[in-house]
This record gives sequence, structure tokens and C-alpha cells, in this order.
Amino acid sequence: MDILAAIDSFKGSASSFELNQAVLNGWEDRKGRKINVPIADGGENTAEAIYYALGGTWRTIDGMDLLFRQRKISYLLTTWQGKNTAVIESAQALGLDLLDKPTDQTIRLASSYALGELIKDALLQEVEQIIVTLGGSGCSDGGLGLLQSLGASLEGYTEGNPLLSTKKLHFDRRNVLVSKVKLIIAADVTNPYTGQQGAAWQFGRQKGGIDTTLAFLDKQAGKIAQQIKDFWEVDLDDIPGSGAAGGIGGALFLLGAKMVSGFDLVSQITGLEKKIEQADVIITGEGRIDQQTIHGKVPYGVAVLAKKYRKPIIAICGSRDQELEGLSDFLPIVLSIHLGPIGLEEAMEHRQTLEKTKILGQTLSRFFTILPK
Ligand SMILES: Nc1ncnc2c1ncn2[C@@H]1O[C@H](COP(=O)(O)OP(=O)(O)O)[C@@H](O)[C@H]1O
Ligand SMILES: O=C(O)[C@H](O)COP(=O)(O)O
Repeated sequence: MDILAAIDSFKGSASSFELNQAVLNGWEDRKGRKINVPIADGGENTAEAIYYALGGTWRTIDGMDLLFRQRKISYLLTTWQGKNTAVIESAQALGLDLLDKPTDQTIRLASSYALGELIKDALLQEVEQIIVTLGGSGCSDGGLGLLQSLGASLEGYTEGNPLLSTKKLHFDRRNVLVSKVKLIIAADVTNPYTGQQGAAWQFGRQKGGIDTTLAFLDKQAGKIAQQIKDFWEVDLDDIPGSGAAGGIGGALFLLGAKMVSGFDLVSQITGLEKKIEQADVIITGEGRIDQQTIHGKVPYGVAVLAKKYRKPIIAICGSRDQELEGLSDFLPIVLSIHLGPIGLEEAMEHRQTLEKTKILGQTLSRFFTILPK
């Protein structure tokens, strides 16, 4: 029996490659093939998943993070579809993981400026295209910091999160630095720029924002979106994914980037569909399987492919919502790696997570051996 593992990283806990390997190490069937497909949807570890598929070299620069703190940041230089390509994972500079604890203060301070600096560095490497992966970010600035770094001026901006103070955005799309390369956004969600389904309300709470801050950020994003509509005739709220990474999706779209689903892109690059077609059992998962999972996250994407080829699929996670509504049609079995009540900090410990994942892999393989042939 050939088993394929394509589990998304458990954010803050373990990478996709490690989790896949843990399940495969636990799997007791010695005869079949064990296929490890590192996978991602745009969030943390996406560049690594692409690296496993394409190879390439890592370029490390003295960059900064979402709070303007100095930090060494790496991005991937590779070849994709015959073109010199940079893969910049926004979570490397702007990740929620980089904050000790997301609070209302961090969301009020955080900016996407550091991502613009990485894009500028990639442009100096003479690449023909840049893939910017979005997800797992700790900022919610409508992408204004990024635009500022690439040459836009933000009227009224004081400091910290530019969405709080910017009154007006000025930039000439013909002059922005990225006009010479093909820009691809690989977004992990399809949310719009503003509104109840938009960046601030949907993802601002996990970034520490309190309701009054989120309401203000959403109102400000609405003003910027209106201005963009008036001047550039682009309605960001009509663009699925413009609310990814706190609105960076919208900002990059404005710069002419092509928006694609992060999962679809990684799945194409890794040849996931073909590999699923050839496997007998599929294991997927993510840190927390919840109502958001069905909106383009890895386990849903893998499950859609498994369903297409009628392959049995099991999802594993660190924690899950009790109710998973429409998801159970695609993922009937969602199992936590944890066996008893446990605090979140202890649960997320790296080594234990991999050990428990291995044990769950072992249990699942035994289950398949008792099934009638
Ligand atoms: N080892 C673990 N055990 C229990 N819960 C975990 C573990 N790793 C991650 N989580 C939970 O998953 C959350 C991250 O969700 P995840 O699905 O990995 O990312 P995202 O939702 O950004 O795609 C963490 O905040 C935590 O609640
Ligand atoms: O805001 C972001 O960075 C994402 O697009 C959504 O975040 P998540 O994948 O960390 O939930």
C-alpha cells in the first residue's frame, strides 16, 4: 500500500516536511512506497515546500520584520517554468510567529514595509518573476507599508501601522519599481479587502486587535479602497484574496500582480495531483482544522484531489473545531495527535508534536491492516 503524506505545517510547532516524515516513520507497512510531499498554501513554510520541489539557492539579507526590528531574512532563488524566479514568503518577514505575543499594540505598530524591501532586493537579482506568498502574517495595514517601500507616498502617515494614519495614497503605477517583472501573488485565503469578510475583521483578532481597533482599520481600509476605485478604477473588494496577509493581496494586485491560490500554485509545482492519483492512502492536516479550512487551506485542497481519485484520506491536526460543517463531505475523518487534555503551550512543543504524529501514523497503519482486503 503506497501512502502519501501532504500535511501543512502546524504554525509555531512543526514544518510540513517534518510532520509528513513523522507519519511516514510511524507507518508500519514496509512494502508500500512512502511519499513525502511538503505542502503549503501561501503561509509559513511555503518557500520551503517549493524548494523541496524545485531546488534553488537561498539568499539571506539583513532585513527587518513587521515591527521594523532588524532580522536576517531568506528567500528562494530558483527556476520555474524556464524563468529565473524569486519566491518570497511574506511570513518570513511579517509572520505572526515573529511576535512574542500578538496584542492590540502589535497590530497598531506592525507594517508590511519589510516585504517591500525584500521585493526590491529580489529585483536586483535580475529575476524574471517574483512569487510572493501570503499568509500567516501578524500585520493588518492594507499593504500600505509595502507600497510605501516601493515608492508610494502616504499622506498623513506618522508611524507604526500606516493604515491607522494615512489619509491618502499617492503613487504612479508606471513608476513603481516592480513594473519590469512578472509578479505572482500566492494567497492562502480568498477574503476581500474590507468588510465583515475582509482582512481586519476576519484575521485581525488572531493578530491581537481589539474590536475598536479592527473597526477603525476596516473603516480606513474602506477609504483607501474607495480612493483606489476612484483613481485607478479597481474595486479591491471584487478581487478574491485582496484581504490576504492584512490586505497585502490588494496592494500587490494594484501593482499588476496576478492573484493565484497559494495551495493551487504549490500543488502545481509539486505535482501533487499526479502523486495522489498514484497513491493508495492520503494523510493531510494542519495545526488547527476549523471553519477557515474549507476556504482554500491545505487539508481542503488535498481532500478535493483525493475525492477526485476516490482515495481514502485522513486529516490530522493539533486541534479542531467540533463542528466542521461542509468540510466533512471532503474530510470525514479529522483526528487530533493529542490523546488527553493538555495546555496549548505544551501541546505545541516541537519534539513532542513529531513524536505524537509518529504514534498516530503507526495507529493509522494498523487500522488499515485490519480492514478486509
Ligand atoms: N502541536 C500542536 N498542538 C495543538 N495545537 C496546535 C499545534 N500546532 C499548532 N496548533 C494550533 O494551530 C494553530 C495554527 O493553525 P495552523 O492551521 O497551523 O495555521 P493557519 O490557520 O494560519 O493556517 C495554533 O495557533 C495552535 O492553536
Ligand atoms: O492575514 C493573513 O496573513 C492570512 O492571509 C490569513 O492568515 P492565516 O493563514 O494565518 O489564518
